[in-house]
Amino acid sequence: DSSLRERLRALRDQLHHHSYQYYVLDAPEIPDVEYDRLFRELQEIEAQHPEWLTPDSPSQRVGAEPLPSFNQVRHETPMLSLDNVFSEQELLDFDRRVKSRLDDAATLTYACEPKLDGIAVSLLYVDGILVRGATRGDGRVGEDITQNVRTIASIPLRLRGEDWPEELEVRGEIYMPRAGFERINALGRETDGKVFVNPRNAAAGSLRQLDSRITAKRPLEMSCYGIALQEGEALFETHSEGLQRLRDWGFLVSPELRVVDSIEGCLAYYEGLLARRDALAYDIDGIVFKVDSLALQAELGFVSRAPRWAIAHKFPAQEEITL
Ligand SMILES: Cc1ccc2cc(C(N)=O)cc(O)c2n1
Repeated sequence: DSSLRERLRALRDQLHHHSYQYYVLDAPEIPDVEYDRLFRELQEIEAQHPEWLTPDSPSQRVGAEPLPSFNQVRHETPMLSLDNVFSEQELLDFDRRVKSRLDDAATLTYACEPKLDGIAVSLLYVDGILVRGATRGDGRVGEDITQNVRTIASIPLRLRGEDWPEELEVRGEIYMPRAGFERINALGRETDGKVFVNPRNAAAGSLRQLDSRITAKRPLEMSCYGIALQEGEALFETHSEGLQRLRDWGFLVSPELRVVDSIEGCLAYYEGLLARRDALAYDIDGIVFKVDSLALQAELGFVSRAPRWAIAHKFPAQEEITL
């Protein structure tokens, strides 16, 4: 049996690697049929030896028995909301307020990223293994959707690389790419007539499923935007370094992430992404600008639940396409 158990471990490692290559890097190394063969072999061994099942096994991606209800989860670190601005002048005011509050704004840089139109979630990893997924809820208490997040292929069941902390809480947005949204609505029209109004609602509806086998069939992805640092833990000095570490550990992070050294740079980024908005594979409803330095973020702090060091610059509402 030890050689069979060894084979199971090898299969798990291989499937994790190929899943990362395919779903996070979009660079598969083997054909799908080869992946499916390895996956079936893993399922056969786990069926013979259920006692060898582990929470990070790739077989967890297909979903589990439906839950009677969702448990509640209290976020160690509250999940923040963002203040909004709607014009260039308001963005310049944000920059002026930031500078007026900093002792020394000489090194001030901003991290820029698209604001994905999905559902904010928090993932908890202990010793590199995904142990919990939760919705934002009211920022302090959310719903436990661990079974559902396990089915999302771009969410690692175990961390890659090394030097991650033994307890890591990752925040991000779960969204449904437009192509996937069109596909499940076409399917819905042909079957139960259930169609979603937009990708955000489709993502929310798919995460609210008590039956994770349904979630497993929905084309969801997660783009990570932050690490909830425990007090005093300083693994890196800037927000953008933190996001690079998340990429090293196997997470999908927006490829549109940029760091600019002035508010004019932020405006150029905003105009650039607004011009490309319809060409993106997913819906965005603005841009998030953050003071990149964690030290300056700490100096700025928060007002109520929204940080003084971050702002969402929203796009004009997209005119609804009347079909
Ligand atoms: C602090 C914070 C809160 C919500 C966020 C939401 C998004 C988003 N919807 O993409 C991106 C971010 O960087 C966020 N950052």
